[in-house]
Amino acid sequence: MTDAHTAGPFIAAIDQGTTSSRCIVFDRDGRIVSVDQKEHEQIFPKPGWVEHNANEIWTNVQEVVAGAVEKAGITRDDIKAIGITNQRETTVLWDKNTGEPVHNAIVWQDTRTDALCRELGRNVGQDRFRRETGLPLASYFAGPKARWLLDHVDGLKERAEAGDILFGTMDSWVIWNLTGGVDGGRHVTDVTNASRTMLMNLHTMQWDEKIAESIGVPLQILPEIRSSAEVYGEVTGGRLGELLGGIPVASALGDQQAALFGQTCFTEGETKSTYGTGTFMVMNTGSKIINSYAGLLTTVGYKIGDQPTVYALEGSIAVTGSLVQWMRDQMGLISTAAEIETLALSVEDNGGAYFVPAFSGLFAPHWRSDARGVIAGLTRYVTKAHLARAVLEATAWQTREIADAMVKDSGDELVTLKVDGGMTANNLLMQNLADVLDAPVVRPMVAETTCLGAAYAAGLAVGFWSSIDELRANWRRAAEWTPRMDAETRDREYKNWLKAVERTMGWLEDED
Ligand SMILES: Nc1ncnc2c1ncn2[C@@H]1O[C@H](COP(=O)(O)OP(=O)(O)O)[C@@H](O)[C@H]1O
Ligand SMILES: O=P(O)(O)OC[C@H](O)CO
Repeated sequence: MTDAHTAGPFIAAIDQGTTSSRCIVFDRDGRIVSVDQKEHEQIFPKPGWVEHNANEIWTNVQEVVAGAVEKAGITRDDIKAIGITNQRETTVLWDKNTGEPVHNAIVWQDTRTDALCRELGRNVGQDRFRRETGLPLASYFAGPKARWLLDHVDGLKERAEAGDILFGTMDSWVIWNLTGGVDGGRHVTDVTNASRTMLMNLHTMQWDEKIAESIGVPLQILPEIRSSAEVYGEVTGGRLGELLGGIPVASALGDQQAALFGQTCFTEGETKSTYGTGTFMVMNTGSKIINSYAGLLTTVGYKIGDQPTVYALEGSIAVTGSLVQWMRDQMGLISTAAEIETLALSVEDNGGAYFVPAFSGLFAPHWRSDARGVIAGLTRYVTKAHLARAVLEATAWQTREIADAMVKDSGDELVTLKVDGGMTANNLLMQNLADVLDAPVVRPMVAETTCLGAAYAAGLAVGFWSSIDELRANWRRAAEWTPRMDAETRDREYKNWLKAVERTMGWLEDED
């Protein structure tokens, strides 16, 4: 409920994430007024495949927006804009005449396009994709997922060619539905989401016709690329139309870019890392498009209205928090995620065990889809408590590998790492992170930086906030961890970690 400290008006932000959708209402100081959240089903049709039901997601989005508005005790007149942030790369195709998805959405973690990516590498070459889109050929990205759907859903290519099919990452799907759906919904995406499709040229910020043709995605199904902060349309029709009709839909950013913005990393060199299902470290590189030679992604950080584009370097780690979930749900070694800390603290160290969770291959900086998970260094001495340590250390070491790559690519030392996300509740992990990075790690008061970033961008678009300097003043430190590990231990442990990483590679062979 609102109180004297949170007088309106407000901005609402929708975070359509991998495991849940949530809506948060923020006040002018960037403080949280209310939150509503709902999980959706994770569909695993085959090993390596992950799908979501896009209709379920849209239903949940409507519910959480209504829920957050109700919990805040506010009405349409109190809300100046709605912003969107979303899990990136997850791909849905739908019929623009009926609004029905043609298939479940294919989720970013899904590896079904591995073979297609290898084929594209052989026929077109890796370098061309990297040069034009900033991305290595990997099953992670949206373009090849769209091609898979066009190849595997009966009659879809013909319907796409006839102009009946629309492509979207989850921002496009949510915005199209929010702004009217079949009755004139806006088919748009923003530059950050477009930069994850492998179809956008980073230099022109438009769809790259030749790349789209080589992947096999017709241009007519693609949304219009817009900035991350501008009014795309108004809430119209349906359940939300009654409740919030007329409110501008005024921002869209991929969730990791939204977190960069919410952490107010507005200066070149500032870096954040978000610890959720996966982990994503993003560094603001200003107006520079830095080609990565060390295994990072070159991507768009944000673009506010007609201001110049801000670029970024990103290190993406597929499995971090989901490894803790796996210990809980598949192994039954803990009953809550938080218990991993208690279990890990019951021993002094990892007992010699190193756990490399290459469940979806290895993302940055290796980009090896043939890798699979290993636990190395096992002896009879190792207990489940040592494994709990190894699980947490896996997140820290994977971050270290990316931090090293960022230093190589950007030439900038990591001064401080701003962190957020569910895993930052784990003190042992955060201390370990500061130790292995040999740099301070800081967490802000508002840990919901993803929604906050989307709210900030929407608020800037409608003049609710006047400038990014006003936003910077809202960032306040809640916790800080400083390095305590001696260099000899750090170097020895890192060497062991890298040895374990090597052992994951080449597990899958070409025909697998
Ligand atoms: N105390 C904890 N220690 C370690 N991992 C945790 C802890 N609490 C939550 N997690 C992990 O964090 C993830 C949830 O974080 P969240 O930021 O909500 O993720 P997402 O936005 O990706 O859904 C889960 O994978 C969970 O296993
Ligand atoms: O929804 P999250 O927080 O797991 O984020 C997923 C990323 O956007 C994938 O690139």
